[in-house]
Amino acid sequence: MDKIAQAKKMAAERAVDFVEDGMTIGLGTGSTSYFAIQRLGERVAEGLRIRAIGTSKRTEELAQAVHIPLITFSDVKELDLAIDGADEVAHDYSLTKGGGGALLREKLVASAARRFLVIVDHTKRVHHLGKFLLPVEVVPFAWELTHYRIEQLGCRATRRRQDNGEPFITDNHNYILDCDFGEIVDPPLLHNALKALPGVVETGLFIDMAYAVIESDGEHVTVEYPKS
Ligand SMILES: O=C(CO)[C@H](O)[C@H](O)COP(=O)(O)O
Repeated sequence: MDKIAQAKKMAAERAVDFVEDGMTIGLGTGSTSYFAIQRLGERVAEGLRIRAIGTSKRTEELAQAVHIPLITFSDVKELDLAIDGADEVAHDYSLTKGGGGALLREKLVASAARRFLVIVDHTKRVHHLGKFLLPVEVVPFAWELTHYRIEQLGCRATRRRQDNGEPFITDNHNYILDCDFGEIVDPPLLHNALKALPGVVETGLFIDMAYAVIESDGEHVTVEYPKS
């Protein structure tokens, strides 16, 4: 396992230490969350009783494969904990998410969690967000108009494609526009401007949501609590 994968695994496994018997858990999407799901599966095999909601179809499949019981928001309206990765973590703990295209479900799940644990390797830390293109989920109808209006806000936006060249379609049957705004110095301002556009479903900006940021460089793990 390379150093970055080791860092992701260490951060993910530290997050799973927060999980207690009887909890309801939001399960993130991506290569870091993968390690959390695997570790949770081990603990479930040892007798831990949890129920979980996945943030993507891929995550639901991974959870089912390791026998984590899945529920839906018809069963609960609040989760004890959500564990998820991020594409960037800024100095003010705002996040960019959606590299895996799951940002809408990820935001819904994180917003329902009493504590949202962000798990990252050290390469995800930045001063200001923006090196990673900002994913914005848009409805397919009139996406060209939404694309135009988003670019009018001052970015270059590209509709995400799959490896085979077809448009990437989210689990919610929408498109993703990857937006290059350069350095994002005021994430709430940008998020609000994007959300004001008809056709924008959600942005990959996660602001004031993290309860803890758990980071590893493959050797050490640190846990920071932004809200304390
Ligand atoms: O937001 C996400 C998926 O939509 C992921 O959490 C984010 O892309 C980080 O992924 P990884 O853990 O693979 O680096």
